[in-house]
Amino acid sequence: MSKPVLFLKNASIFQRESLILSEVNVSINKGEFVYLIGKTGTGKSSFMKTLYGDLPLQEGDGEIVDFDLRTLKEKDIPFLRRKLGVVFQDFKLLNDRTVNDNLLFVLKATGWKDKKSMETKIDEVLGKVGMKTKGFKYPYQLSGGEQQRVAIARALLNDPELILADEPTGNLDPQTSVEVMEVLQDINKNGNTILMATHDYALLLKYPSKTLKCDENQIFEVVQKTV
Ligand SMILES: Nc1ncnc2c1ncn2[C@@H]1O[C@H](COP(=O)(O)OP(=O)(O)OP(=O)(O)O)[C@@H](O)[C@H]1O
Repeated sequence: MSKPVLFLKNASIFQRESLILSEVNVSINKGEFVYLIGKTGTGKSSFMKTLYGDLPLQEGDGEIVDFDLRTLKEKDIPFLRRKLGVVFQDFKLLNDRTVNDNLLFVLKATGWKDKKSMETKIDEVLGKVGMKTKGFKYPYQLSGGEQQRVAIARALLNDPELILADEPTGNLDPQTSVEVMEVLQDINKNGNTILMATHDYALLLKYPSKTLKCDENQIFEVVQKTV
């Protein structure tokens, strides 16, 4: 079997000097869709931040898309982020420019130069999230669900090996959450690996998948019946 996209072995995660998670042993393989659940304050965001290089891994071993989290340097982070797609609860789109320009901004910042290939890529990712006709709009002209679709499109720009979604439906109503989830499911069926932190148990029941739970400073896999 091929190497996991992500693994942590006997890892501990700290916020300053407080221990948030210990003995973390997690492995995610290519093509999986994995949920991360747990009560508020149990460390889901801290875990995600460790994975995208926002919190240093101080103890144990960890590797994500071929980057060693223990030896990760500040200068490596932009390169790590290019191999990851990160989606946040609050979308984090730039409001002073259109959807197309939001995507163009990321492409240029990650080294793309050719205008035609950038346009083709933007068209492709907007197509994947059903937003092809909305490229000329400003983020504030879109609904929350549409903004999240654009944020997912943005995460797809550099063909990420892993998508990290931290509460991607947290700001959305139940119907819109299902629509955004359908987009994530489609992307997963097309081969993308996804780790999604969520509070939304309705989504877990509707789209069952491997589930990790944060509780009492640990992360463990749960079977759906007991979540
Ligand atoms: N920047 C920080 N500095 C110090 N402690 C922090 C910081 N961020 C979070 N914490 C603490 O770390 C613990 C875990 O927080 P975290 O945000 O990872 O939890 P969470 O499971 O993502 O919660 P939520 O579901 O509310 O987003 C909490 O006790 C929190 O107070």
